[in-house]
Amino acid sequence: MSIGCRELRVTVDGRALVTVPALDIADGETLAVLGPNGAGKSTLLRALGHLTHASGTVLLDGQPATTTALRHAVAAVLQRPVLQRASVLDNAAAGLRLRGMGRSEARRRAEPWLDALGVAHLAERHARTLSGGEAQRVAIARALAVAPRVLLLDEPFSGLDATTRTDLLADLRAALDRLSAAVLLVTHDREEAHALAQRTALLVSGEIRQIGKTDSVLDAPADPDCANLLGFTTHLPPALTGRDVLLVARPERCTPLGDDAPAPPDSLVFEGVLRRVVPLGGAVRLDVDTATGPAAAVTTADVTSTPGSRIRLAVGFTHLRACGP
Ligand SMILES: Nc1ncnc2c1ncn2[C@@H]1O[C@H](COP(=O)(O)OP(=O)(O)OP(=O)(O)O)[C@@H](O)[C@H]1O
Repeated sequence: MSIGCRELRVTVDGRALVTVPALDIADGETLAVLGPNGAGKSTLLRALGHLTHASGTVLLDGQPATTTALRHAVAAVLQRPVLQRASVLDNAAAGLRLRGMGRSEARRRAEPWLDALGVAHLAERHARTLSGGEAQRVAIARALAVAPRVLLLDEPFSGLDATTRTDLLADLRAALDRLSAAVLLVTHDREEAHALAQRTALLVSGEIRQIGKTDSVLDAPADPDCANLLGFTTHLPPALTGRDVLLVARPERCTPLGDDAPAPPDSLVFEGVLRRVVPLGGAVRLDVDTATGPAAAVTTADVTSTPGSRIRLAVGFTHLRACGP
């Protein structure tokens, strides 16, 4: 089943939190909505699920959806999962029970999803004794067990350690492949979008600024806000480069040049004043003030420059992206 919306708008006290003229997620497709804190990601997700008041229309398979139809079609995993005072298996079965299924059948159907999410061994544990990561897995199993036609995931991996997150991403990708659902994944993490979503939308200040295939969107920001969101935080405007368009680059692609070092071939060289050196563990980030604004470079090389001194940075042409106004 597909889900979409037209002229969706959430306002609070006359202030628009989210304005989306049109959005569609196809059956079997995962769309990531990537945005900074406060961009309106959760608000958009809740509006699509009729979990918050919005003007406009939510569509299921292209037709205006009633709240009842959405309740049947949609399962949601919200940022902080709430589990009942019951066993893990009963929690995983809770969505099916809500839809009227008997306890033993619901438990039988839910069990494979605990297995798929790697928590089958915890089935008889009391849910309130789980770690945060385990609880997230159970909440996802609970949502998947109802075989939802639409799945709304609101930062389901927040608060998990890196290894747990990587494992859960892989388990979830495999689990989603077993369902045919339209999936909306809200995240502020590019890796999650990359691992799970065929398409990605960038949400800034409540508006979708860019949408397309995940790989293309993540590598080609459409405007300076999108560039920052995607990690292209070094902005090189025409006044600095002499080019006719803003160029952006990831700090990891910018390298400091020694005093007398020649410019590397096929690269753009720019200079500024070193503001500070930020240790990153195994590397350092050099924050530099150019004539047109801040820039940064990340390097594992020894840095002899001190704050206040002039420094030259180079970035290969292949790592520069042209970016709209
Ligand atoms: N009920 C409300 N009343 C007033 N403002 C609200 C309400 N709900 C959300 N907001 C504001 O709307 C904006 C968007 O909130 P939302 O939770 O959708 O952002 P988000 O992109 O999910 O952020 P985060 O990544 O921090 O979770 C924020 O500025 C938030 O403070």
